[in-house]
Amino acid sequence: MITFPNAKINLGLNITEKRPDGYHNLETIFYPVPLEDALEIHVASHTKEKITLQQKGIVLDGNPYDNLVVKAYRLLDKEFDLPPVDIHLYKRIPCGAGLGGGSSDAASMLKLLNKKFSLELTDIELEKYAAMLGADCAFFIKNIPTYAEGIGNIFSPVTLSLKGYKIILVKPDIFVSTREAFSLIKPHKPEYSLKELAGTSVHEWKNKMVNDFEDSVFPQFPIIKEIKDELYRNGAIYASMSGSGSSVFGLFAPEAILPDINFGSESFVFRGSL
Ligand SMILES: C[C@@](CO)(OP(=O)(O)O)[C@H](O)COP(=O)(O)OP(=O)(O)OC[C@H]1O[C@@H](n2ccc(N)nc2=O)[C@H](O)[C@@H]1O
Ligand SMILES: Nc1ncnc2c1ncn2[C@@H]1O[C@H](COP(=O)(O)OP(=O)(O)O)[C@@H](O)[C@H]1O
Repeated sequence: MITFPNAKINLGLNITEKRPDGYHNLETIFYPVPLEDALEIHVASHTKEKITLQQKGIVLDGNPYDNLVVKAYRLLDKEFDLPPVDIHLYKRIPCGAGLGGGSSDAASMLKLLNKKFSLELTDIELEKYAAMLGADCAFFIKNIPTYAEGIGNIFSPVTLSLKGYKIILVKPDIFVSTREAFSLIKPHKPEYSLKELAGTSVHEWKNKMVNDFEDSVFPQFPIIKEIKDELYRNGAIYASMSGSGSSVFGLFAPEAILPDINFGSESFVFRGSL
């Protein structure tokens, strides 16, 4: 059984408050993007191991068995004593990019196991398991445009559709530490309500729908701001960094022919339609 976990972007990201536990309250809109990994599972018949993992594509640092797809399997295995599986994961979504690739893989693994082994878990139950694996992981269970608040884990739906809009997504060869990016931020109430902006045309968003991480990340890595400026210079209706970076996206009109911009050989570039 195979599935294709997709990335997300953040439309607006307001960091409103530092909490006594050191985390931050925020509000954002998660929006699915058709940049995909591939994740396949088979029942393993000739092995004593419960899991084997073969990972290709983008190379991930660290121990392969710390992969979030393995953590997702272990979480359900504890409850349901699952049959052993061979996992094949092909990574195309850049890591540490603010694109939620790891969380998406984990949520897809929960959904695959639910289907393959007829566990009969509802979306609400799957979301509870997903939330144990990462703050934005639960979003990928329903995988629809979602307004998130709290530490990024309290969801409500938004009636916002960018269907047909074109997107250029650029990930420069820069690693941004989410923890450090948070530590450099002074939380504040947003100037414009994100929920209200989400109900307006994309043409209204420039300079109003903001990602607060840009204030702390752009001075440290001016090249990320240059990418955003370049997207606007080339006709983007709206452009922003996603999450805590370092990827930046530009939204273009459905009828636009996407410009051929050279972001350098070190950058990952995705061009597509929403
Ligand atoms: C800010 C977002 C928005 O999408 O960034 P991206 O991951 O997409 O870039 C996410 O909420 C990121 O959530 P997540 O990626 O799960 O962050 P974690 O690894 O749990 O947290 C890394 C560190 O960031 C800080 N942190 C995280 C979330 C939060 N609401 N407040 C925080 O202060 C904490 O110091 C934490 O130790
Ligand atoms: N399946 C996975 N895909 C990507 N990263 C993973 C995965 N499993 C664990 N990780 C770890 O999670 C970290 C964050 O990855 P990712 O979710 O892609 O970040 P972000 O949400 O910032 O885009 C990576 O540095 C990596 O070590």
